[in-house]
Order: sequence, then C-alpha cells, then structure tokens
Amino acid sequence: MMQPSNPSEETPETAATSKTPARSAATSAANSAANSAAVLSGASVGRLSLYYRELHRLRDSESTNVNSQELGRLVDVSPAVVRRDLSALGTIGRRGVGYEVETLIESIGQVLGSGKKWKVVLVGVGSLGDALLRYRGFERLGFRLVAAYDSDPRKIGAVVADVPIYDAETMEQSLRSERPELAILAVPSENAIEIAATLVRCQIHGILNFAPTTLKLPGNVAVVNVDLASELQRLVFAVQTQHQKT
Ligand SMILES: NC(=O)c1ccc[n+]([C@@H]2O[C@H](COP(=O)([O-])OP(=O)(O)OC[C@H]3O[C@@H](n4cnc5c(N)ncnc54)[C@H](O)[C@@H]3O)[C@@H](O)[C@H]2O)c1
Repeated sequence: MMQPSNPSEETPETAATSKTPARSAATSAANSAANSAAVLSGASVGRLSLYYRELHRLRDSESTNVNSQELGRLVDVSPAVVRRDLSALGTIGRRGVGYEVETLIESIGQVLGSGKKWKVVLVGVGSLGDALLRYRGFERLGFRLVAAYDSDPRKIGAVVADVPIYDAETMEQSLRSERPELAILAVPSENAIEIAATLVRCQIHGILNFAPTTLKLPGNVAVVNVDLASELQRLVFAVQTQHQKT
C-alpha cells in the first residue's frame, strides 16, 4: 500500500511523536485534533469523513501506515490537500513512514465525534426511513438508532432491524426521558417543520433533514440537509461542463 512518502509530512512535532508508542501518539493527536475542530471548513470536514472511511478500510486490510499520496488517491484529492487537512489536526506524518493509520483514525474520529456513542432517533418510517433503519453502517461510526416514530397506525408497534417504531404522538414524552442527541427526519416536507420544532423542544442537538424544506431552528441546534435531487443537479452540471470542454 505504501508509496514513497512526501518530505513535507515530517515536522519537528512529528519527530517527537515518532518515538512514542502508537497508542499514546494516537491519544495526543486526538487531543490536538479536538482542539483544532473549531477552525475546520465544511469542505475539510467532508474530506475528513472520506479519509476516515478509507482509513478503516486500510486498517481492515492490516495496513499500519499510509502517506498523503496514497490517501489522496483513495479519495481523489491531491496529496497537498491531504497534508493541509491533516496538519489542521496536528502534525502527525513522518518522513519515510507517512501517517499511522491508527493514529489518524483516532484523531479524525475525535473531530467527527465518532469517539463517542450518539443516540439517534428516526422520524418517518416510509421508504427512505425504512432503508435508513436497515443500514448497518451507522453503528460502526458510533451512531445507535434507539427508536423510530411514525404516525401511521399500520407501522406503529413494528420493529425494523431491531429498532422499535412508536406512535409519533408519544414522541415528545419519550424523547424527554430517552434524551437522544440526534434525530433523522424522513417525513413529508409539509410535516417536517412541526416535527423539527418538537425535536427542538426536546433539546435535540442536531437534525439530519431529508425533507426538502428549510428548517429555521435556534442556533444551538445543528442541521444538515441531505438532498439527493440537488446532488443529481450538481452531477448534471458537472457532466454538462465536461461535455463543453470536449
Ligand atoms: N433527501 C433526499 O435525498 C430524499 C430522498 C428521498 C426522499 N426524500 C424525502 O424524505 C421524506 C421521506 O420520503 P419517503 O419516500 O420515505 O416518504 P414516505 O411517504 O414513504 O414516508 C414518509 C413517512 O413519514 C410518516 N409521517 C408522515 N407524517 C408524520 C408525522 N407527523 N410524524 C411521524 N411520521 C409521519 C408517514 O407515515 C410515512 O411512513 C420526504 O420528505 C421526501 O421528500 C428525500
């Protein structure tokens, strides 16, 4: 897996970490990463998430080290961008060795909040919600789906992929006792605003919103909107731009 490493991966700080065992290097890198999280751009955070995915693959294939060239190739960005993103978490690359996979997983995981377990609820078990409940990839990243809510009596009481579906009418009460941090919103857009308001009252910290509507929420509640239709439009734009070039 290893390519010749880039000299700029070595810094005085890395020389110090290079002499420490992987675990403690990982811990100090993770602390440094946590301190740097506030200054990362949205684009860097998106790339960190991709590095994180690829680093797990590398670990699964028993690679212990990776350099910026290799990691960049895996996520299709330049080695310079990789080095810049990773240096924002603390300088942890080493000349001739690159980065320790384990150390990067810990430090990126710290920034992305994957070092802790997050309790997640899902609202709206339609075709999208059902697929999300069945997706096995959340658990590994620290997201535990604890409950789902729906207003359809035919769905209430069912269990999908070990997650019980409760009556949406009881959501407010049960969220106040369960206290999940995150919610996934997969209801029709006309109901999304009202449900989001309920989630805010229940002191949810963040909402992953699939409904094609803009949620105006207080500043202390984070929202990420997922819109596959607009991603397709972006794709079409990219395809058209490519065609104009050729
Ligand atoms: N972001 C994306 O990329 C993307 C892709 C597909 C769908 N969507 C959106 O996601 C949402 C769900 O899509 P779908 O195809 O699963 O729809 P769906 O109609 O299959 O499912 C919606 C579910 O929400 C439930 N529901 C309705 N009102 C509710 C309420 N007040 N409380 C609790 N549950 C309620 C319904 O009973 C149903 O089970 C829609 O807003 C859709 O536009 C987004």
